[in-house]
Amino acid sequence: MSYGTRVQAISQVTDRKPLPSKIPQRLEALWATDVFTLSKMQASLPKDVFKSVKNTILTGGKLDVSIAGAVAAAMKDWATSKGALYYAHVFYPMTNATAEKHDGFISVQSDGSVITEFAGKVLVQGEPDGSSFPNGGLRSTFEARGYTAWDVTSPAYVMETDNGVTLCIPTVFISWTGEALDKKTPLLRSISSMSKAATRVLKLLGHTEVAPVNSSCGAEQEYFLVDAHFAHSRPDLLLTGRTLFGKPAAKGQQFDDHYFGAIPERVQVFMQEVEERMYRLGIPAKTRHNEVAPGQFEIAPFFEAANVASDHQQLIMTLLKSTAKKHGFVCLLHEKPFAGINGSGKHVNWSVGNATQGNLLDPGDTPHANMQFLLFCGAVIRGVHKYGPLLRAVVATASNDHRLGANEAPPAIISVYLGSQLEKVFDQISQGQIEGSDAPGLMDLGVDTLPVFPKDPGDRNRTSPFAFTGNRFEFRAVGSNQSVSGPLVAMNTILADSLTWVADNLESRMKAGEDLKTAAEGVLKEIMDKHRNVIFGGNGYSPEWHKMAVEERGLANLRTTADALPVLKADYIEELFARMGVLTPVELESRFDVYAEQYLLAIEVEAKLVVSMAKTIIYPAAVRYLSELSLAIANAAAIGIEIDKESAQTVSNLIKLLMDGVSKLSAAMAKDDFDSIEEHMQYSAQTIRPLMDKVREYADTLEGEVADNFWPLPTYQEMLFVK
Ligand SMILES: NC(=O)CC[C@H](N)C(=O)O
Repeated sequence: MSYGTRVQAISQVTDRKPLPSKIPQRLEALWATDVFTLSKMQASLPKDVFKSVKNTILTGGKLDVSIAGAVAAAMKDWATSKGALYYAHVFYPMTNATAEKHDGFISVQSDGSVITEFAGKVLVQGEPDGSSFPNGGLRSTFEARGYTAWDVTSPAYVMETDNGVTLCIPTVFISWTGEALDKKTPLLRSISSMSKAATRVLKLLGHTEVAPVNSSCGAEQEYFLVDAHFAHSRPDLLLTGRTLFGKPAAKGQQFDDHYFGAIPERVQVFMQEVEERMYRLGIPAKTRHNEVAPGQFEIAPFFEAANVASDHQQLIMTLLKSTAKKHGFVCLLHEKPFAGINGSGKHVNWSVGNATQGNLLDPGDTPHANMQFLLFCGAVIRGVHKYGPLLRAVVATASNDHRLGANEAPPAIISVYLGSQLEKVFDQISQGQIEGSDAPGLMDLGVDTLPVFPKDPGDRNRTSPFAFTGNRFEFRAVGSNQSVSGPLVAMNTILADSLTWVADNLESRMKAGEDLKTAAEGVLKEIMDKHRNVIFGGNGYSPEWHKMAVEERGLANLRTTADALPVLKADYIEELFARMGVLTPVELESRFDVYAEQYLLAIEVEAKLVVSMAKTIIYPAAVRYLSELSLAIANAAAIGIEIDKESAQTVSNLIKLLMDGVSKLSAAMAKDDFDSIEEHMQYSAQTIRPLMDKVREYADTLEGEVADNFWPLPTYQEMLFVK
């Protein structure tokens, strides 16, 4: 790291040309070519086997293991025809990452020859090591066995890279003792728990035919692209994914000129490659655009069933990172790579529905008359109010803490935004009299040639963590680097709990003689009486709201991960997950342990790096500059000219403050006698983080004082604007 490498990086970046853009094939020709789809199964499997697999996939029936052999053989034939020599059980440990263990199809015969083989039992079950992944004490090194098991509901696919082709089979990951060690198992459990409760409510509402209910997820992935020449000259980007130092450039995002602007050529070629790979993998890429911050972009697929969407989301993150590399970028998925400008979220659009009743969160044109919608929406409101702290806990990471509460990311207080039309309907429910709802309305633009167009019944609110957006909720607090599973598990589980309560309540009211309409209105009124405090349509950033939310409405404001994660240990949360059959107390506790540990490690790595970058990169640059200044002052004095010493004095003072800050931080980091992991987390949040911020403050001020040709690190201006 030196000024020389910085200048070299700038010229290398300026000389870059976009990779040649390929004319993509027609979508229909690309779509799902790398997926072992139902139609490929139908073409290659005996009729009865296909029927059985299809039944499991579409209606959630139990997998008949006896058919696994036939499916495995067909899968292998298809994968080897595409060039695969290996297969991998792909699973999702508690790290937010994707894990895969590759095994060859090779089978050595007694005469020394080889054939390819893929037996049913290895499709259904694999056995990686259960102790080498974070498991929160569920497994030790001396009790390592873990299993992966085929999740038939998420299709197998081949992953083709420049390095070869691998058949990938989505699986759950459990320990030898049967506990979930991954993110998929609880997601599948939460879907079936929610489906049971939703079915009860739908049956009480008079539906005789009710297909299994699933949740859907459409996740908007935000990300930054930084040229690899810059990123690789920044140890902080390399190791932590964010800039630990860096003075904001004179220009940031204040002109709002990047959002939805023309996509830079190099970026568009990159995006097209990502999308082509997504289409081949059957991932419905739908939206792409420049995001608000310079260098920031978004990709959003069309919604899909939650489990498949969650697996696809993991693939999207992998594709973004690997494709960026080919195009000379580093893709940053960190929630706040650059201070002072927008961070990156992954807003999760979530709804529930089934094949017989459709989207259960669609209000239609007359929401006040749509009792089914009102009950499902009311159940969500009740759940978010009762379990708001859980929703905060499932988005709690060291990196997301930097993002929440500013720049269009919601604050840590969990509230629900309904939009004006629905808010009025729920107000009427509170008052015990449902009268009607505002018509969506038309908008006349006052231009003769433009048609009058229909207006949505509610506005959008960027400061709300949980916003109704017409036919679904958008959980905006989720961070860009996270797996969407945790948030989906929480939403499905709290809805399962609420719908169970709705069903119980409806049943007992109807037993007591109320007709369905009166009973449903009674249930809704009860929901509003107890839970209306969570509904908020105003400015989520305003200090008045923060005060009112906590003091008058009793909502929690869990500012940091250290405050939020312990919610996972609360009795009422443990009881919720156990009662809904989603996580046992032991599994839940292991999650707390894993996430707490990750929080501590993230801050520890950052703190160590702050110390080493300050000492070995920033201090030497500042001292060198000071020495040049001093020399100039001395030389000038020798010929009788006086140069103002103020600049040298400032730099010298800052150097001292910087190094004092580093000493304080180093001393604080030495502490290791904590009574509990909770205490340790609080210490990291309350003591270590502010000390890191102090060091940064002095370093960033120095960056504004030291001559540019002494500064060794690529600057914000360069990373965000040199293209
Ligand atoms: N335009 C937007 O919705 C910006 C969202 C913002 N980047 C976030 O952190 O969530």
